[in-house]
Amino acid sequence: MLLVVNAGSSSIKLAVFDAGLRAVLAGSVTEIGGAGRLTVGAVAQDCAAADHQAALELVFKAMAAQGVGLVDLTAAAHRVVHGGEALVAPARVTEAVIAGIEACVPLAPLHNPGNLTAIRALAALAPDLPQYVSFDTAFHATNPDVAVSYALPAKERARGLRRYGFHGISYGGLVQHLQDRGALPARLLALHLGNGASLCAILDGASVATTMGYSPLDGITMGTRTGGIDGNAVLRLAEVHGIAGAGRILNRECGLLGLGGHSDMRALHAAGTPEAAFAVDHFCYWAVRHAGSMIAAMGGLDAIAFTGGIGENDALVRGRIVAGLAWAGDVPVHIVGAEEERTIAAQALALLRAGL
Ligand SMILES: Nc1ncnc2c1ncn2[C@@H]1O[C@H](COP(=O)(O)OP(=O)(O)O)[C@@H](O)[C@H]1O
Ligand SMILES: CC(=O)OP(=O)(O)O
Ligand SMILES: [Mg+2]
Repeated sequence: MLLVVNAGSSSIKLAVFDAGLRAVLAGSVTEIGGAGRLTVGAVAQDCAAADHQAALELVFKAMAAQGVGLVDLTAAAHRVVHGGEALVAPARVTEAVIAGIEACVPLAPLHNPGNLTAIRALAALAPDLPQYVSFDTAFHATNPDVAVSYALPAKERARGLRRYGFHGISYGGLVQHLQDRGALPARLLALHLGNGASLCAILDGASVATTMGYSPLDGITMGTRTGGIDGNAVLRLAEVHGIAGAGRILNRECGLLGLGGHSDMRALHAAGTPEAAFAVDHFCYWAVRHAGSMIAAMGGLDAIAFTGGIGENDALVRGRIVAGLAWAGDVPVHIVGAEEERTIAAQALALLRAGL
């Protein structure tokens, strides 16, 4: 059996698959460091997990009680958000891979630290278990140079300052899903709308443009992230609040939360205030504006696919975005479950079977 770990900044999601990629058991701990909630299979309870290691230990104990122990696992695989320029394919975890993920911490401050903690915690709990990683950046390695380059002098670009793009594990799974059903068109606009949100132009199954950039901050309005903002406005924030303060504001206090008082789309719909309505308007408006850019990058549009918590569940938001794209023609609209865990499991199994 294979364990998949998707560690976020404050939560950790686990899924166990058998060798045929059938889901065996799933679990999660939310609000690590606070009033946590542990869910494993059908059992849910409050829990106190001070950090990711404690959270993992709690999940493993609960999983063992439901018949899946650490000793039953043949491997573990992790979602890693930022792989930078060097890590563009799924890989077995080695010291060098860990160092590569560590080097990308400043580029994905909300995500990479949690990913690393989970890898290290699992190595401490099960030292002999082979571990694999899949990168959210990898799917966008096919973007052309013009799309990924910031117009900076060569010396500054040499620091790795370029667009990378994220949610690639989700987009890769979505492409596979449509391909398996004979429904993958030449020019697909994909929208991953969750807490983090991005759009991707997928031409013949490969990413040619995406809205996130150097970090998962750019692009459309998100739960707590600004989305696109002028660099000079960032400098002004840094002047007023210092660099760490500006980073905290841009990543954690903006977006739907900053505009509407809630980071969660369901809470915004329920709030019924003018501010909440404006936050939803902002989200939909910028999704449509950026969709236009994605459609231009692939020279037209043959189908739209929605995924992520909002993309899968929120018919109102989907309807507004589709209506805003009526000018691009009447195209099929797909709703696809974000199967990040299954995609990661498939990638790790392929490496395992190849003896890597
Ligand atoms: N039934 C629903 N209707 C509207 N929004 C929903 C629904 N279910 C989940 N969401 C929204 O999805 C977002 C979380 O998406 P998700 O993909 O789970 O996030 P994460 O990026 O943390 O994995 C939240 O804004 C939440 O309100
Ligand atoms: C990359 C990213 O934004 O991930 P998430 O949507 O899980 O926050
Ligand atoms: Mg997500």
